[in-house]
Amino acid sequence: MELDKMDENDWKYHGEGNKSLVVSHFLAENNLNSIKSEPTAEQAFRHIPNIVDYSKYVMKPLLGEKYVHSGEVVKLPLDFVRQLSLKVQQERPELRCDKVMDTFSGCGLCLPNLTQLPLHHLRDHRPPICVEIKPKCGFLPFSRNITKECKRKVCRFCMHQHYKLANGKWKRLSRYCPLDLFSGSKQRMYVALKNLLEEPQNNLKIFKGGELIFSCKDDAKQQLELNDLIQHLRPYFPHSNGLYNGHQPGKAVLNEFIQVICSALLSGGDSNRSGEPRKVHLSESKPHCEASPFPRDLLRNGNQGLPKDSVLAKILQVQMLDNLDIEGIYPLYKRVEQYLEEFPRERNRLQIDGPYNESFMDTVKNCPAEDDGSVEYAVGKVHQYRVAMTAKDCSIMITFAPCEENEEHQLNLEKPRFTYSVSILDLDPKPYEGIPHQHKLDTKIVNYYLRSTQAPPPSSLYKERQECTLLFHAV
Ligand SMILES: O=P(O)(O)O[C@@H]1[C@@H](OP(=O)(O)O)[C@H](OP(=O)(O)O)[C@H](O)[C@H](OP(=O)(O)O)[C@H]1OP(=O)(O)O
Ligand SMILES: Nc1ncnc2c1ncn2[C@@H]1O[C@H](COP(=O)(O)OP(=O)(O)OP(=O)(O)O)[C@@H](O)[C@H]1O
Repeated sequence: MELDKMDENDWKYHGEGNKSLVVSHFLAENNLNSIKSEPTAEQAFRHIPNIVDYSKYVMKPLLGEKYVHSGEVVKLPLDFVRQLSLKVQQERPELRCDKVMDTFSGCGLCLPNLTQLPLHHLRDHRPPICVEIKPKCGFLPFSRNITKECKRKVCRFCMHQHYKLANGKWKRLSRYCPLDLFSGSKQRMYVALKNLLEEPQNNLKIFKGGELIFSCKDDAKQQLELNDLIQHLRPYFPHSNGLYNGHQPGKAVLNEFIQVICSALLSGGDSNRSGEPRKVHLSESKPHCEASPFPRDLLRNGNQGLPKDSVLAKILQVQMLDNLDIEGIYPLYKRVEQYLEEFPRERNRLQIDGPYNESFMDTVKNCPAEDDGSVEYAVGKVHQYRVAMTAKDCSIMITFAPCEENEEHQLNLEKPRFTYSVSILDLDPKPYEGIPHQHKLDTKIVNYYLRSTQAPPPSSLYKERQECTLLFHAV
């Protein structure tokens, strides 16, 4: 990249989240409005390097070298950044426009384009398909600090849906349940993925050749319905056109598509002597969420464990570093706060705001199991909680393209054959200051869920629920 010759017209708006605006090829412009107070110049300049360090020294060792791309900090000419921000403004979804792009630090993050595959895989005329899933928290909390029994039965995502609907974040309830996706059971994963396709919200995006072709309405300029998605996918699954006696070929295409995603999510495990991937059962809690639409009578074999090195097992393992739940973390946060009030200079030694280096990682790994009343224990647990929060909010990118026989990294499917890559993105550190907000939000979600499920629901909610039950239509 020749920095002095950078022209905003060579760059294209790609998408954005709450904090990052992404332009191809790929420069993630950090959005400093997500820092609660006005950032100081020091904060602005440290922000992107902090993200890279956190990814490199904390998340990569925990999630695995092969899944994490930490990227590089790049210094950009301010004029280029200002012009770029004007250029992309009209393409930004309305719901993100309250955030202003950082046009003064001149810092950007350069990452590989994860919606594409390395060039040598592109011998086929069909461009790669990329499926981005934000799976959210895949286990029920098991901490003894939990005060509301429903948290042990219904997962956070399913409870949060009711609150999001009431607040107008989404118009329809999603029937996706993360516990089904993380179950390792192909049947349950299939149902979870089907429900994501029916109501993607911000949990599913699909790209073809790097272009967004399927996502929630607010993100896509032109929303594609499932039928349009099927038309896009048809050339990748040519033999399924003849399945189902020609009655429901679209359903067969989606069926195969979901199976490819499942295989990628379960790939990467060791093999034991029988050739089967070694499975791990990570959850100490109940493995099923009572709000999931998966039929209870089919649950008997519904939690088969995840292959040890699969992307889902890696993410779940890190999510489960939150073993005290926010209800157990909040008092420890207050212990740290009290200590810092007395000894403000200790903030640096305790690495409250970083640096995110090996020593931070040591604290995360070696935090004692029992509370000895010390501030060190409290800081260790708070660090672990923040790391777990990152894993609860990250996304998985599965990119696949048709491949020739004998190519490496093939998904083990009868036919067709795909070459693929699996990565994890959005691994930013979650701020220490966010803990009181998390505590309040947890209470609000649980109370709202209890109120809305115990009282007879308003008729409009019922209506929404029926309306969101879509079927895969034949095309
Ligand atoms: O709290 P949650 O579970 O709603 O997660 C937030 C996400 O909402 P979601 O529930 O996925 O729709 C939220 O996603 P959206 O911006 O709403 O798409 C962010 O990812 C937010 O992270 P941050 O504050 O920007 O670092 C996320 O906040 P964190 O809790 O991860 O800090
Ligand atoms: N390396 C990449 N390759 C391709 N697409 C990317 C890449 N990084 C980010 N994106 C796209 O940009 C979007 C926003 O990026 P990202 O999730 O990192 O932003 P964020 O603001 O941290 O999100 P969140 O709101 O979840 O906190 C992603 O959902 C993804 O579609």
